[in-house]
Amino acid sequence: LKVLLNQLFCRPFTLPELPRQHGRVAIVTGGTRGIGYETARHMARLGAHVIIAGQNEVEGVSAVKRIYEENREATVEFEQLDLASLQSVRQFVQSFKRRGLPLDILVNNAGVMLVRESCTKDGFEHHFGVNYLGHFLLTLLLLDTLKHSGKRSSCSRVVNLSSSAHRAGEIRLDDLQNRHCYSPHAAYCQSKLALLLFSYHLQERLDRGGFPVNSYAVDPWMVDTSLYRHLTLPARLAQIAIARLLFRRPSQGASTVLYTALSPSLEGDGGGYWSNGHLEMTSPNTFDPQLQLRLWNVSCRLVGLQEHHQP
Ligand SMILES: NC(=O)c1ccc[n+]([C@@H]2O[C@H](COP(=O)([O-])OP(=O)(O)OC[C@H]3O[C@@H](n4cnc5c(N)ncnc54)[C@H](O)[C@@H]3O)[C@@H](O)[C@H]2O)c1
Repeated sequence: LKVLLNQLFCRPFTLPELPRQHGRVAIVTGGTRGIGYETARHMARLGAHVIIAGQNEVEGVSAVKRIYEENREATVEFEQLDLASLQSVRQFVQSFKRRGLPLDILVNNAGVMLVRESCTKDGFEHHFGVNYLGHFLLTLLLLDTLKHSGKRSSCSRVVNLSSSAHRAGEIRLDDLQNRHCYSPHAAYCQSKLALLLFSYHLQERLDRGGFPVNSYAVDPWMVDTSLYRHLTLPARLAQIAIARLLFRRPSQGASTVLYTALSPSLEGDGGGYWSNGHLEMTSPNTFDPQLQLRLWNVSCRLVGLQEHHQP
């Protein structure tokens, strides 16, 4: 309740002016709409070369067109990526690497919430597969490029869109797919907790190896987007009614994402969970190194990577 009230009544964070991003390359998953679109749009406005990675080509092309119409100088493109398919993740990375581009910023933004019990193409529960596992594989496959680009300029950054919903999450390593007793709410919370554990553990590994990459987790606050479209009808109507008054706009939701991705003031300061422009505490289970490591190892096995995969 405290978190909810805070979310509803706290003043929105004002994004400080950010430096120009010429020569920097960013990938934003799910950048076709909502928070991801606003993130991509702002980055393109600052001069970054932005790749919107998404599953829906029509939406992607339209997003690129809108950004370009607003700013004819923008370098923005759409690339097909379906996080519900590990093969699609691998193909996306292969085609990105073939181009020999650097990668300075990876925003793991795409997500689904409260979808009915269903599986990804590889048979994983949908929230777990899309919100967490697809991004886990994507990040690890792109890590060498991120490391290389980090050496070339300032630290590269990975930004993972988690949520305050992680606080209600539980990682059941023996039932990650929620098969035992399915609840869309529990599945969403688990996926956001998993992403947070991943974000923390990745930073720890990067620090240990002395790699110039920072990994952040972000709660974008309660934002009025299509994420809520799978709510039950009464809940959806209530959400629409209060959203106008109390939810944030997608551009406001993108502000902490942009801050962690681009702010020079975070340069030497990797990691953490950021919300409304500030570093926030997370639930106690997120700091459990054993849980982080076990989840990492299980995830490696599920996506077909070596357990002690780099870094
Ligand atoms: N809106 C909120 O209140 C809120 C709160 C906390 C966290 N978040 C997180 O912020 C992120 C962005 O959410 P949003 O509110 O902008 O939602 P949104 O529904 O507007 O956007 C989600 C994006 O993810 C993409 N996506 C969904 N499934 C995909 C797949 N299989 N492959 C590739 N892309 C896929 C969609 O196409 C869309 O572009 C999500 O990770 C969400 O969990 C949102």
